Amino acid sequence: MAKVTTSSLLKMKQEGKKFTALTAYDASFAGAFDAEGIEILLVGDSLGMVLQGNEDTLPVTTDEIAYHTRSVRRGIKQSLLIADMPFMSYATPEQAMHNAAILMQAGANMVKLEGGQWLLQTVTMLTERGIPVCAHLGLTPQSVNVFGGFKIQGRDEANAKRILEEAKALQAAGAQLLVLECIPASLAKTITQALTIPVIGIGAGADTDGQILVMHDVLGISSGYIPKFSKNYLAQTGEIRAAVKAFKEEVANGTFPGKEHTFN
Ligand SMILES: Nc1nc(=O)c2c([nH]1)NC[C@@H]1CN(c3ccc(C(=O)N[C@@H](CCC(=O)O)C(=O)O)cc3)CN21
Ligand SMILES: CC(C)C(=O)C(=O)O
Ligand SMILES: [Mg+2]
Repeated sequence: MAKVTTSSLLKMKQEGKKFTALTAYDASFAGAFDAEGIEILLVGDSLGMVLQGNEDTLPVTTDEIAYHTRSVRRGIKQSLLIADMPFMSYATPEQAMHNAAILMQAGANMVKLEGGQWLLQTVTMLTERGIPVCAHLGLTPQSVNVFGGFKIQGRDEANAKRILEEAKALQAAGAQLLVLECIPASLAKTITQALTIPVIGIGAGADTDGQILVMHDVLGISSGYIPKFSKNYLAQTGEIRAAVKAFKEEVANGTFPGKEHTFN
């Protein structure tokens, strides 16, 4: 596999080839995922939950994401490396530019931000200054206290329409990738077809251009509850590299996510 770039992902979308993404937080797992051809590795703020044991992602800091980004970078040969911007690290465009620079200098190829309309100017400013942006809509976990829990988004007509319009506006503002989390499959399909940029789904059905899961869920070691949209691939394979290979294969051939992993 050659180096993964935003252009190679765009080409995969255009050719109808599904790509695979996983979270990674250290060099060893990143090296294994990269060697299995996982196109995108995300240093997710989910680390606040799966590494640190918090109940949500809000306690995570930019320095913590930067620390893990440096480690993951050392494990990568080809995968595209995205770093999550933590809660309140991009509340203003100025804060976003300052903190995104820290993550890019730690080795990220792109930063990911949660939000829609309010982020448009920030997305444009980052992109114009050389920082590629992945947008994130739907169940944006940093807003868990506004949502009143980790709840599916976009089930009613008004919110579905708003999410679609925000996706189009983020693309127009310069976003080069989009994550859709926990929305009905039909809405995710509509958005994926409406956009030219690649769309990555998690709990968003089978019709997005790529799929992402939290590595701990794929390897069956999440503390406590595994979300309905995730799948433990270690159970069926018994070996980490084989589990990652199986996840990539099932995404590529369209068998993951199945109906049991999908919201209507
Ligand atoms: N281990 C892990 N996996 C994840 O996918 C994940 C994290 N951690 N941490 C950050 C966010 C939080 N995420 C979550 C967490 C819980 C649900 C959840 O409980 N979902 C319910 C749906 C609730 C409803 O019906 O509205 C489910 O049944 O899956 C969803 C996303 C996704 N991300
Ligand atoms: C679940 C993915 C999309 C994420 O944002 C994270 O791991 O933090
Ligand atoms: Mg995140």
